[in-house]
Amino acid sequence: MNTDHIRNFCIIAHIDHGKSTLADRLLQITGTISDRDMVEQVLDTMDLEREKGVTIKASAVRMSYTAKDGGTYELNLIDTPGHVDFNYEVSRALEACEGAILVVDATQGIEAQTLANLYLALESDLEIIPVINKIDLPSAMPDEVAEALESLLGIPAEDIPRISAKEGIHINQVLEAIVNRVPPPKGNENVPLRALIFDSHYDPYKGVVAYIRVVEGHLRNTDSLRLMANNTDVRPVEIGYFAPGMRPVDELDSGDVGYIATGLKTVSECRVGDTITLTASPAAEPLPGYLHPKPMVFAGIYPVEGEDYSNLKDALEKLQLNDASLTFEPEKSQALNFGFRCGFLGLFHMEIIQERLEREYDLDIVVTAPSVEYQVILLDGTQMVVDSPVQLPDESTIAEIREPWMGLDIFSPTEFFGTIMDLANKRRAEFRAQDHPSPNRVHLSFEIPLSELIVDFFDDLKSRTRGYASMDYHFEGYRAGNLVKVEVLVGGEVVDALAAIVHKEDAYHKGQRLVTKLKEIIPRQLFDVAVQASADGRIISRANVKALRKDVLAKCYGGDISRKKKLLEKQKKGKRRMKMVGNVEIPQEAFMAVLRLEEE
Ligand SMILES: Nc1nc2c(ncn2[C@@H]2O[C@H](COP(=O)(O)OP(=O)(O)OP(=O)(O)O)[C@@H](O)[C@H]2O)c(=O)[nH]1
Repeated sequence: MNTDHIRNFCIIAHIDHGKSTLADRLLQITGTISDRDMVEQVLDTMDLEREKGVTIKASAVRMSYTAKDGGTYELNLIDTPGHVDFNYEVSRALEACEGAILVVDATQGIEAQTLANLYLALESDLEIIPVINKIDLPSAMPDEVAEALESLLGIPAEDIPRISAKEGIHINQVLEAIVNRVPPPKGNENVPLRALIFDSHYDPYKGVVAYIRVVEGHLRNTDSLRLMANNTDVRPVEIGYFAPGMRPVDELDSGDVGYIATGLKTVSECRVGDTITLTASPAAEPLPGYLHPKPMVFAGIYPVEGEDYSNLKDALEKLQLNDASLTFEPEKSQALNFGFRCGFLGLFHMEIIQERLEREYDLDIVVTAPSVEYQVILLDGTQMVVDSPVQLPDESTIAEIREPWMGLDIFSPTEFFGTIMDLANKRRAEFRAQDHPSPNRVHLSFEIPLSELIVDFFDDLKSRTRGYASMDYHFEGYRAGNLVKVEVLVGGEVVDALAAIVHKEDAYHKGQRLVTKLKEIIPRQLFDVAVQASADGRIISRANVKALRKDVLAKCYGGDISRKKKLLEKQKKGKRRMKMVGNVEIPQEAFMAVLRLEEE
């Protein structure tokens, strides 16, 4: 089949530079969706995405466009997730394309993810079409941005379209550039099928719908298909393409972008990056680049009300249907009872899951402080992997603890150089290099332990730079570190949910903070209660919750009778959720308060 009229492309951009708005405009101008049906940001289907204004899931839409040369072209727009945690999914979506539109906001210029996404696109050998967006804004600096793009890409500044996706200005220049500069797909029709899965979603009626690019060969809706990663055979319920709704077809050919409704029950059986071939005449080798993305950040998620445990489990299972990278297993904490240890691709992924549990599933949850995965080498040579401080074995048996380190890129106006360096120093980051992508802008590279990144690093960066800095990070490797476990003891008993693995230099400070907070929160008992923090087998901080005196009680309960009743009732309710730590009664809320304070 002739593929000369097909163009497969994606849009890449830094967050908020206008990727979704441009996608909408392309769909509208090509008549793929009527003006009447035009809802803002069609490609972002999840409510949460719409609200947060970020794209989490990639999708693919086919458009028909009649170009100036008179030809009618089939344009397949593949949307890519907009955040660093989903870089692997981005890379697979890019593999399905021959070209990428690189959108840059005319008021912001090149940002961290502009470059990160550009490098990914170049790795996939894509034709890059830079576009300067938001020229309607008074603060737009299109000339400056065009120059920066010219020196970055070697494309003459005057050839770079200057558009407003919002106002619909110069969108035709983008469509013409796609037709003229993105090469049509190449691929051999007469070899065994190899189709790349670049995204998927769960459909209650059709099972998992895999978004695919037919790289070579072809498939019919009657073919039995094989998923090569784990050798599963499926008979598709349906095959087709999105326009933007599902349009079933009988056949998909080499170069086509479309979907296969597999009937499978979970997306983990049908993973992004896997290759689909024919059961009857399978390809010898899968397509290169398949990876099983691993969670990098871990945290306990507990229901506030014990009876919500099974609801939480159901909700996590439902979320997992659509999210193969979310992991969870039951966990019991002495302070928080029954919950789940969950694994996420990154902090942002964790935030999304937390928000969806709270909003879509209406659950009250408490999330423990996030942790990374440590490699622990024992004195006897055994290696173990630890993703929760509780699992860390006795200090005296440990030879070495290794932690994940990341490469970190920060883009910012130069005036914030000092405060960024200061933040980096505080977080154990090691400076690597700096350059100036344009006048008044600085690009700083660091290496930094992931554990330092996951506690409010981005928030701190944003507030220090008044929101002007952007950042991007990627995993580099494990390194041995001078790490210790800090534990908190109440009345001599260890409180598991409050343990943390920290750098030795930070242990004292961290221990003291925990002790101070707990002291404020633990109600007075009939006896003195010692609150202590320990590291390396030594007590590093200590405070006393003084015993209650009788007259204090009397004062507290004197006065208004209805208020007294209320208090007693509240106490009764609270009592049900009291935890005994040693012989000390602590309301569960106290732990939650400490954990929440930790997040602040
Ligand atoms: N003035 C102006 N605003 C625009 C233009 N294009 C997009 N915007 C606005 O910029 C904001 C971000 O646009 P989006 O299209 O959601 O950005 P995005 O790149 O898709 O963002 P993510 O989905 O988070 O990656 C929205 O408020 C848009 O309305 C434009 O050409 N002019």
